[in-house]
Amino acid sequence: MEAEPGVVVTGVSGRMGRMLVQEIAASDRLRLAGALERPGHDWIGQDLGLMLGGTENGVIVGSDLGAALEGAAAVVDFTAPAATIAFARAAGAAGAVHVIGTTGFSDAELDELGSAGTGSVQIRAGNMSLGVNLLVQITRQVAAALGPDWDVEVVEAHHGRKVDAPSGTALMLGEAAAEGHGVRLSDVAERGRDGITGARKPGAIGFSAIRGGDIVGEHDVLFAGPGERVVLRHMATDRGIFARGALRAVLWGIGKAPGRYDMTDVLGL
Ligand SMILES: NC(=O)C1=CN([C@@H]2O[C@H](COP(=O)(O)OP(=O)(O)OC[C@H]3O[C@@H](n4cnc5c(N)ncnc54)[C@H](OP(=O)(O)O)[C@@H]3O)[C@@H](O)[C@H]2O)C=CC1
Ligand SMILES: O=C(O)C1=N[C@H](C(=O)O)C[C@H](O)C1
Repeated sequence: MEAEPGVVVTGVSGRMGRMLVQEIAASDRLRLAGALERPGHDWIGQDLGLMLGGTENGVIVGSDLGAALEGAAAVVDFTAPAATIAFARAAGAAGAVHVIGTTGFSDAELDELGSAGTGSVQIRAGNMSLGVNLLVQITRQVAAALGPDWDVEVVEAHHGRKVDAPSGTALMLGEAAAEGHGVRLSDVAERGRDGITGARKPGAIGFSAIRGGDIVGEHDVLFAGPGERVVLRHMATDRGIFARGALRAVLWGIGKAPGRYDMTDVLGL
């Protein structure tokens, strides 16, 4: 009988890294084939099971993705933009599936990420949950139906350790609203308002970010029209939704032609 496809998890000591290890352990379709941390990290060379506070599991934490992919079909990567670009090169060289949850890329970094990953099946989304990816489709439809006379504001809330704003999800929702309006988000986005901002520009798509405590991730898309408002909302209460979405992407990606994909492809939305 053939073994289940192997998956390497990057940033394994992080919030999502730990969650991915749990979800892979619970899966009967995938196995953990490697665990990575940044060079110099305390966990390098140690048994992952012990580092996570449990018993030995025989997976030794490393920092070399190329080596780890010799025994794996896929890498799931929730780290930071510079690290993800470096991992994309290794995934491309190995022809592996690279599932990317990392957010906070600049436009230039996104271009670099795409070319670095040539040869891999690169699946990237600022949010891997079914609910958010469905909300993206609904947001596009509602924006198109209401038109730009209804002001669009995306409001997001996350835990205090999050380092990027607006969140990747907020940007996905903003892009969807812009598509519904038939405009480019970069032409209409209003971010980081402070001081005497002047009146809201017609057709603008605004972003606000709340940071605090242990909020997993909450997103509202507010459509404010004359005399009424429509609010679309997603609330994440468990990071497992992101990890399970990422593993679904791994299973979908195995055997696909190299190229760039997102969760719309994976979920068939
Ligand atoms: N798409 C989605 O569905 C979701 C996306 N995210 C995104 O995933 C990313 C990670 O989130 P989260 O787990 O909460 O963050 P954490 O800070 O908890 O974890 C990030 C991990 O990546 C590691 N890391 C950073 N740089 C490198 C590197 N160069 N090489 C190897 N490892 C590295 C960090 O190590 P160190 O501590 O040493 O820096 C840490 O272990 C963020 O961009 C977040 O927005 C999060 C949830 C869902
Ligand atoms: O950093 C997080 O935690 C999250 N990041 C993603 C984002 O930037 O949207 C997804 C989720 O909201 C949690």
